[in-house]
Amino acid sequence: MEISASSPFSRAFDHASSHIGLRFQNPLYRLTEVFSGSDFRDSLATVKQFGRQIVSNARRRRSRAAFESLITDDPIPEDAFGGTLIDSLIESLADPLVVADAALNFLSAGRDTTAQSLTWTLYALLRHRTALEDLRAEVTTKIPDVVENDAEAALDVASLQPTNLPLTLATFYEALRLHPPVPFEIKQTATDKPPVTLPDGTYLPPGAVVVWCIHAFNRAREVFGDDSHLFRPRRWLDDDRSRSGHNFTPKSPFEFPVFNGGPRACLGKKMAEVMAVWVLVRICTEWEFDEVLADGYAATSNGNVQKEHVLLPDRVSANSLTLPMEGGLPCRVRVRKQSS
Ligand code: HEM
Repeated sequence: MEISASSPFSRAFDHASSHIGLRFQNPLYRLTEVFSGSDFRDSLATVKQFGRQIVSNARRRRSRAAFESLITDDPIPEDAFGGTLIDSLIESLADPLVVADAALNFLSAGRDTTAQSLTWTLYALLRHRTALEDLRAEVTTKIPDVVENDAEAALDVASLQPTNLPLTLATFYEALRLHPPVPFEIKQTATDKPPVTLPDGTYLPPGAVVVWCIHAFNRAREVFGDDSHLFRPRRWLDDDRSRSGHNFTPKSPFEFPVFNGGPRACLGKKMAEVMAVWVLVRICTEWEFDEVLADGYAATSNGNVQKEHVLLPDRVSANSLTLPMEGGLPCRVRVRKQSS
């Protein structure tokens, strides 16, 4: 099923996420929502209905394939019953409502997180032109084909692997560090299991709620040094001086928990990395972007945005469960000349 930004599902999903985000600022939300929560309840109903629609479409497709095979006596085509995530969910979960919830879980886990992280990456590149040129230089060296400016050209998938483009991956990680799509995490200890003691000796009784702020973790000077507030993709490479031959050096998920760690770590981490690298390679080599700036501000050649020496404030996130950029990232886009 296609989902556009203006579809009823997208609008309901965005509204519900924003509303749940606001609950963290309203300890009386259970009470206030009795009177003011009807829009939220409508949004939830739309989202759940979309989940049921995904499942019923998939089940209809599978039944049609089985029926056609029965009346034509042809074997069921190999791809009719499998290959997609929704097929696997249908095969492994009996209850269609649970399948719908699982499908929505995947959709919500992977949709906004990836899109928002790409918005922040592009924003960082627009404000740090040197990092953008570095990224383009890596792509030009590693995948000369992409520079032919032929959007239809089939690219060698192996050359697009994040391991082949360490600086591009590092650029994505640096944006994830400064703008983690899941900015804080909440976990609760089980009430039917023994109490938990954290490695530092903190005792957590059954039912205790722990909240930690990934946004703050990622700016810790103890981990990332005194320049932890700066956008510097090369901090993720093992050789800061060399422009070639460097490797991407990941951090332990417990030091950099952007994708969470342990048994409930993100299942889509690799997929997000691959998608991000592919998108960055394509858009940064084919297009030139300029941020649409407030009146009177202008971008300098190094990407700084200023008005009579006053820097434009950083863009901020909107209220939500994840980290959307408030107002999106309005840009002017033009095809990039290959000589540039
Ligand atoms: C930059 C992109 C992404 C980030 C930063 C991210 C981050 C996270 C985080 C922090 C969690 C743990 C949430 C929690 O336990 O409270 C998580 C869980 C999860 N993510 Fe991602 N995610 C990303 C992309 C994706 C994609 C593309 C998919 C798949 C399509 C995906 C699927 C999942 C699933 C299924 C879980 C639940 C795992 C479980 O509970 O066992 N994620 N993700």
